[in-house]
Amino acid sequence: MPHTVESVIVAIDGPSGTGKSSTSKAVAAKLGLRYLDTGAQYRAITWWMITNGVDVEDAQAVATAAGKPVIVSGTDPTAPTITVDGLDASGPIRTQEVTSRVSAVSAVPEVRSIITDLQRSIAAQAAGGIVVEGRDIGTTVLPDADLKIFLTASPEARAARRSGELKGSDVHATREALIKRDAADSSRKTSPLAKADDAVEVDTTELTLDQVIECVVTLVEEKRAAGK
Ligand SMILES: Nc1ncnc2c1ncn2[C@@H]1O[C@H](COP(=O)(O)OP(=O)(O)O)[C@@H](O)[C@H]1O
Ligand SMILES: Nc1ccn([C@@H]2O[C@H](COP(=O)(O)OP(=O)(O)O)[C@@H](O)[C@H]2O)c(=O)n1
Repeated sequence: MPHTVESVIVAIDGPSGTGKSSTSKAVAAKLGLRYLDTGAQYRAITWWMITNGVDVEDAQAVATAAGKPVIVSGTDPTAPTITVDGLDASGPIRTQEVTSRVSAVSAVPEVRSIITDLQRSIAAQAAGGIVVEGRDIGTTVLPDADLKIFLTASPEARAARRSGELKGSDVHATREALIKRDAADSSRKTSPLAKADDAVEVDTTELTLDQVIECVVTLVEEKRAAGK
């Protein structure tokens, strides 16, 4: 396949509520790139485990079932989609139940291996380039990405953003749940949440979403201008 000048792979990692999804979608739309939400894939496999009666705390049972669900991600940044066995999973993967169980499922090495292969094949098919967001994209999934960004923000800012989305939720409970999930994601053995050595860290606590988007767009354009 010919290598176009526009083709660029951007990895955006960081904990929950730092702005990965909003930033990645907007940057991809502005630059004409595809977009992949890898968290949605881990949520989708978790939803499948729950609805198929697999005990998500039983790592062996999760590992045995990991290859069964067929997960398909649509990568248009203006209308991303996710299906499991042909069913639209975009609503059910955002429930509190899935959110509270996803870290147990995503820690299972067999799950990570299957989902990582899927992510690499989606990135390889995105001829014009792609923005991939998650926890381990820069370190593990796409270590040769042209640009790696690691977004951070204070737990207070992240909890306020998240509880703004979940109407009626308690900001303190949201903060505790975020901290617990970060700790689980950062301490697992297989490809934990971590900043790659060559990632650019952007603290979004005091930035508006538009400022973060502008910052990442500028970094991509600088990479392109430098011939990557
Ligand atoms: N810099 C920012 N300032 C204020 N709110 C933000 C900022 N970035 C994102 N948000 C909002 O915070 C919420 C979580 O953002 P999201 O992109 O889903 O984060 P992540 O994908 O890292 O979990 C969304 O409602 C989003 O609009
Ligand atoms: N590359 C990734 C992306 C997500 N995940 C897992 O998937 C969960 C959900 O990710 P997400 O991006 O949807 O989370 P939020 O930022 O929306 O809260 C995380 O808490 C991780 O357990 C992962 O292990 N590796």
